[in-house]
Amino acid sequence: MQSTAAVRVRNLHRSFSRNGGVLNGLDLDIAPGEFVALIGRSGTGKSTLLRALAGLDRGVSGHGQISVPESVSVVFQDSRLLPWKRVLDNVTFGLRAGDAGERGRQALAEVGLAGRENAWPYQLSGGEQQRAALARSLVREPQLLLADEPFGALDALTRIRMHALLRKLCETHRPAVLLVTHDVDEAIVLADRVILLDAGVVRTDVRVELNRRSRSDAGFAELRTFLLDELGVAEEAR
Ligand SMILES: Nc1ncnc2c1ncn2[C@@H]1O[C@H](COP(=O)(O)OP(=O)(O)OP(=O)(O)O)[C@@H](O)[C@H]1O
Repeated sequence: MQSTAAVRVRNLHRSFSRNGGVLNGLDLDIAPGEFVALIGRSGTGKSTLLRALAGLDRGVSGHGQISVPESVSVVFQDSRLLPWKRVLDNVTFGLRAGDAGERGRQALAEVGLAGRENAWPYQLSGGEQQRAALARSLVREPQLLLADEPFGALDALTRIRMHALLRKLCETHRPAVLLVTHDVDEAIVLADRVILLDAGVVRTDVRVELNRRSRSDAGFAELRTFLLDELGVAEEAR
């Protein structure tokens, strides 16, 4: 039977040593256009899973089935812009289409960087660099966007702006998304589903069904408390 999921993972195992696995038989489906946030305590294998989906873990031992779309983009905590290329050239790097420049300009405009095409990466703020990284991903129209704490290094205000931007971009381009985050609020604000990794498997999988994604909303607070409990965060630490 043909799978209709954008991502389908079955019985995924990964380990870095003989002393136990990081991923221990993980199953996961992500539907086309679905936004999934991945949370979990430090060292539970979130980045390992993301790298496996990105095909960036060759040489790591393990087995299991992974099916992802043809077109996958990855965004990391640091922008990974090439310092010797101007912003537009970073965004279009590797694109062969004749209209790459035009598409790159359009993507930069979408992320609020119109006019900065000829800047060098060092001339951009941290938030602007992440915007450029998003433009570089989205110009490729990926069917799957993998994001590993893309806003982790940004200040709180910039992060809130980036949340709004990412939501808008996802509504326009509709990629399936897997976002690794430590921030439970970020997960609830952005995702259709939040999954929690523990001991190398998905322990919790909840759908975010809120009318308002506002921290002041009672449903938001309830889901936040539930997820923090699942993460084992003590009451006094909240
Ligand atoms: N290249 C590697 N070589 C050896 N061990 C590794 C390697 N990469 C990750 N690990 C180990 O695998 C485990 C899972 O790491 P991973 O980075 O996937 O966790 P994570 O959930 O993303 O953690 P964090 O939230 O702290 O970023 C950790 O115990 C880590 O030490």
